[in-house]
Amino acid sequence: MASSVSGICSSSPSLRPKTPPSAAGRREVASVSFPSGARPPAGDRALPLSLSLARSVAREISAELGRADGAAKKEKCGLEKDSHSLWRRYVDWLYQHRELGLFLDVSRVGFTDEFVEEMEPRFQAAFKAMEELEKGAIANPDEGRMVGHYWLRRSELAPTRTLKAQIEGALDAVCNFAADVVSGKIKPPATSPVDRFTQILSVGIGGSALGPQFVAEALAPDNPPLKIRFIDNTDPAGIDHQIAQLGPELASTLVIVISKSGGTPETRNGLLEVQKAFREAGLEFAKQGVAITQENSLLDNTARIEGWLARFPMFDWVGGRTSEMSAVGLLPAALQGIDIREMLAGASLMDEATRTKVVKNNPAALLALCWYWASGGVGSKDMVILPYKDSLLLFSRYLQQLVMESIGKEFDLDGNRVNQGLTVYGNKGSTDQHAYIQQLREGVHNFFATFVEVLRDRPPGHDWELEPGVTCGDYLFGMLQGTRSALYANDRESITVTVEEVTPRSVGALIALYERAVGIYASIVNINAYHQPGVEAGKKAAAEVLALQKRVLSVLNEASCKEPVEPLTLEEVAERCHAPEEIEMIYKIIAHMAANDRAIIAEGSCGSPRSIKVFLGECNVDELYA
Ligand SMILES: O=P(O)(O)OC[C@H]1O[C@H](O)[C@H](O)[C@@H](O)[C@@H]1O
Repeated sequence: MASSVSGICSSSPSLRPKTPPSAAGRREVASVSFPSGARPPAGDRALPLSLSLARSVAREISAELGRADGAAKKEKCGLEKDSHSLWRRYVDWLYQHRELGLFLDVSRVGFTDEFVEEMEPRFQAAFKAMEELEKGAIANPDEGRMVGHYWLRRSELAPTRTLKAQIEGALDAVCNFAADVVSGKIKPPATSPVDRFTQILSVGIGGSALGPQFVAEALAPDNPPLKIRFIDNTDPAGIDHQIAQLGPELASTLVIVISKSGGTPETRNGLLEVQKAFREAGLEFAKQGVAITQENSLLDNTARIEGWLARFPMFDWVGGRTSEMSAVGLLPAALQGIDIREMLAGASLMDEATRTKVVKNNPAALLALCWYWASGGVGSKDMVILPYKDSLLLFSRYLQQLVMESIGKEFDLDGNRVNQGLTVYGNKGSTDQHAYIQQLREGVHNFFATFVEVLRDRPPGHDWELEPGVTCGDYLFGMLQGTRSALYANDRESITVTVEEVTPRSVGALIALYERAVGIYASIVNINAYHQPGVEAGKKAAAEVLALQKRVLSVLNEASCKEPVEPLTLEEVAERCHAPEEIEMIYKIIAHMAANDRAIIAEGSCGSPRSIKVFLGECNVDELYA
């Protein structure tokens, strides 16, 4: 009999009896082999070799399974499960900001005391770096910039009187302009059928859209003085849809064009498309246009030269993803009747709380501690954001940019390639329980959850019991708590942020909490949270595609102006563009043009790229000699 067994619990075939006991119950000899020299235990020697062998293997398997089970239990026991211990942990680590009515529960994240101790020096260094940042240090070394979004809610922190004056001036200008528009003092031109602005069309992308979108969804009243909608992409159909929905109200729409750089292609395209719609409607865009951008940017100069209704400054020391407390977020919010000074107050109170240098008393540091513990400081687990409140639906989209554009970096501050990151996704509960919580509960364990709990279900006096003693809000509360428990029972860690209700103050505080947490976490993992080099690469590549398209059009135009027209193959187009290596991109360009009736596939089909012969529907003679 072969004398080797590969491993007592392996699934190797040598362990599986090739001839199971026969129906008559006669025990066949299991084809099991032992390591050379191994013998069945003496006590079994009297038994037929087959039975003793089987018993010995069974004992080994059982011992191994016991070991495995123990390990599994340890894994499960890796997180505290005893309810009394958990209660102690909950109480011991619960953070409360009394004035804000905000709580932070990190008890369902399993960091150890040793870990906290081990991280202390890094936190103290992070606190020091943050202190310098607020004093005006060049905290964005890659772009040589200060990082001043905290000064926006407490101008006296600004490092110079000039900056302080600029911040206060911009805020006053926003408040005054918004008040004049809402009151009707600033009116749309006579072309408007109504004598006040009724709509806001915000044109911007990234940090020039996500903050305003999150705040509008969270705080806009049911009947705002002006209702906001967004063009935040260069999708023609999306732009058409927004303009179509405005209809005749385009005449009483305030168009706010937001772009810190003033040159983002998507935003510029949105502006040009909207201006075209104004022309076609016989409206004068300048009388309804507002620009929010850096001074002397392309957008600022355009707005100034064309005499737009108003212009508001963006500062180079405020990043797009941290600009919600600047004119970018404050002007749209104020025009919707949202109390922006309360937003600033909430953010300022949270800023004060997150300056504390004791990790346990600093909610932003606690978040960073949890993120580091859960993701190993390398983004090994995703951050699932689960607000159990419809109005906070866009919080995760807002955090996606704030967290991932800050943390997702190739190099650290010492030039080491680290490919850092922290992935954020989520929508809202309990809705998401009917979408992907199944995977969170039982599937791949590659995340930690952040629940956002709002205690106030409805304004006072509006509650209603849909069954004796139970309201809709009780269900929402139960779903949150139930999901948190169910995830934890299966060793899925979670953080819970609790606010009393969704107000300008609590939203301001949440924004400030996460801005600071990202800054502290970035320090701890030694990266620059305030630049975004990777975005430029995408912009550059897009520009190259458009440049190639221009060459393709020129080549096709020349061929299409011949008598008779000369349809070209992809190879011929690529050759005449002097870009044979770009043949695939040329094929995609032509397919896109053909789908939009701008090129004609004379022969073949897009499914067989090599069969295509293409020309332009019209010959542009002028272009020929351009
Ligand atoms: O405000 P803009 O200059 O138009 O920039 C809009 C967005 O562009 C890029 O995507 C940047 O990475 C973002 O941080 C920025 O918010």
